[in-house]
Amino acid sequence: MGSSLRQVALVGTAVAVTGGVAYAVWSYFSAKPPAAQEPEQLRWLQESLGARAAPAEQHDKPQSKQILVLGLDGAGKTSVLHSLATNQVKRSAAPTEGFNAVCVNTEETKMEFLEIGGSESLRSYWKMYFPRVLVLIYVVDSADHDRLPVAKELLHRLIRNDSTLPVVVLANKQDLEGAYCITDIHDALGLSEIGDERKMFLIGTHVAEDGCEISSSMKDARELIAQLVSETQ
Ligand SMILES: Nc1nc2c(ncn2[C@@H]2O[C@H](COP(=O)(O)OP(=O)(O)OP(=O)(O)O)[C@@H](O)[C@H]2O)c(=O)[nH]1
Ligand SMILES: [Mg+2]
Repeated sequence: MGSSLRQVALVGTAVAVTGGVAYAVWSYFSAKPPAAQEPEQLRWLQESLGARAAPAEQHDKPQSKQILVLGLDGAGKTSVLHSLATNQVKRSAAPTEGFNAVCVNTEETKMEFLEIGGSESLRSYWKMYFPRVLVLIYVVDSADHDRLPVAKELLHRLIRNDSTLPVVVLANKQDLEGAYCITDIHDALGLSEIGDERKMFLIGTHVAEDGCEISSSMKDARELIAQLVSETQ
């Protein structure tokens, strides 16, 4: 495994646990592709994504921390976000036709996750929001062996021009029998080819049974993301 990769197990002690995680706000909605949004929704999206690019003095309120969630269609992005927000496994039943915004408040930080659907027609929008976020979460279906090369290509293309953006790769669907293990996912995505300058993590996740409490790896992922955004902003 490349030196740029830090397994979440090693991160356990470094991550400041946020104590009782409180979800004071959980907003979730699904919408049409950004180009088809009402002006009000588009404005919200642009403002909400503006923090990384805009100078701090332009904002009188503390900005929330934006996290972009990308990955191929069906990888499990929406399911992971639902589950992170509610602390309970909740699998998505429908593909995202535009974007989903999910806010998760912990005691220490307010995080805004923005998922853009992974279908081919939506991938052209990924790059549009990419430069303005603090952390990229990239979700892959660990059992979808055939499409891992495409997932790799898209990931490498996305981060090519930003050598410092932290990236958390979630190797999802680890519950499936044919799922590649973390080492195989690491190799299939060519993570060792990605520069050492950025913080890069690879975590195995699954969103298996509806209604159960989320797994410890999902909790680790949430703590790690909270830690990364607090370090980055
Ligand atoms: N077995 C298993 N199924 C999962 C897991 N995560 C998601 N799924 C299922 O995979 C399918 C796709 O999940 P979504 O969360 O909609 O995937 P997505 O990445 O948001 O897809 P798009 O919105 O189309 O880009 C759904 O049927 C989910 O129930 C998982 O960890 N294990
Ligand atoms: Mg989705």
